[in-house]
Amino acid sequence: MTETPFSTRLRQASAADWDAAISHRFVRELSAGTVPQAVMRHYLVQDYQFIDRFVALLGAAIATADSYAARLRLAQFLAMIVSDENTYFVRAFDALGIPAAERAAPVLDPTVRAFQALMGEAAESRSYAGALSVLVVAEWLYLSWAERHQGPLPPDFVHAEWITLHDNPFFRDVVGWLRGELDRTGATLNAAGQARCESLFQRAVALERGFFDSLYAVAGEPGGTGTVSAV
Ligand SMILES: Cc1ncc(CO)c(N)n1
Repeated sequence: MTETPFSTRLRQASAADWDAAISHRFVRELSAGTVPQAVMRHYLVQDYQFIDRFVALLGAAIATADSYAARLRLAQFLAMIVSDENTYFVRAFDALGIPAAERAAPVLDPTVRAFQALMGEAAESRSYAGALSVLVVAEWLYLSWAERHQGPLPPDFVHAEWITLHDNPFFRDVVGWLRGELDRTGATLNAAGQARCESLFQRAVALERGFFDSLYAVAGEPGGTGTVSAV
C-alpha cells in the first residue's frame, strides 16, 4: 500500500477552510465576471502587497532548496510572477484608476498583514520544507478554484486574466512540482518538523479563506462569509 502523500494529508487536515476558500463568493463572482468593482480594486491592491512578500518567500525557497534543479524550477516560476503576473497587476491598476500611493504602500488589511507575517515566519525558518508549506497552499489553492471555472471567460480582462493566470499548463506543472517537493522533503522530517509544516500550512489556508471573507466586510458588502453555495 502506498502512503498518502504529505501534501494531501496536510490539505485533508485543512479541508473545511480549503473548501470554503475554493468555493468562496469571491471566486464564484470572479468566474461570472460580477465581482463588484470596489471589491476587485480592494482585492488587487491588497494582493499586490501579498505578492511582494510572496516573491521574498520564493527567494528564501531558492536559497534553502537542496538541488540546483529545484532552484531552477523555483526561479522559472519566480520569473513568471515578476513578468506576466506583474504586468497584469499594472494593467489592471491602470484600468481601475488606482493611484500610485495605493499601488506602492496601501493601508494593509489585518488579514494581509497576518499573511505577510506568516510568509516571513516560513522564510525565517530557513527550512525548504517550511517555505514549501506556505508556497504550496498559495499556488495549489489558487489552481483549485481557477480550474473550477466552466464556460466562457468573463469579458473584462481584470476578471478573465486572474483566472487564466492560475489555470494554464505552466501553472498546473508548477503546482504539481511544488507538491512533489513538499511530499519529498516532508517525508524526511521528524514528527516535530512535520508538525511545524502542518502548522504553517493550516494557518496559510485559514488566511486564504479569511482574506476572501475580509474583502466583502471591508467594502461594506453583505454576505462576507461566502458560504452561500448556489452559483
Ligand atoms: C492571497 C493569495 N494567495 C495566493 C495567490 C496566488 O499566487 C495570490 N495571488 N494571493
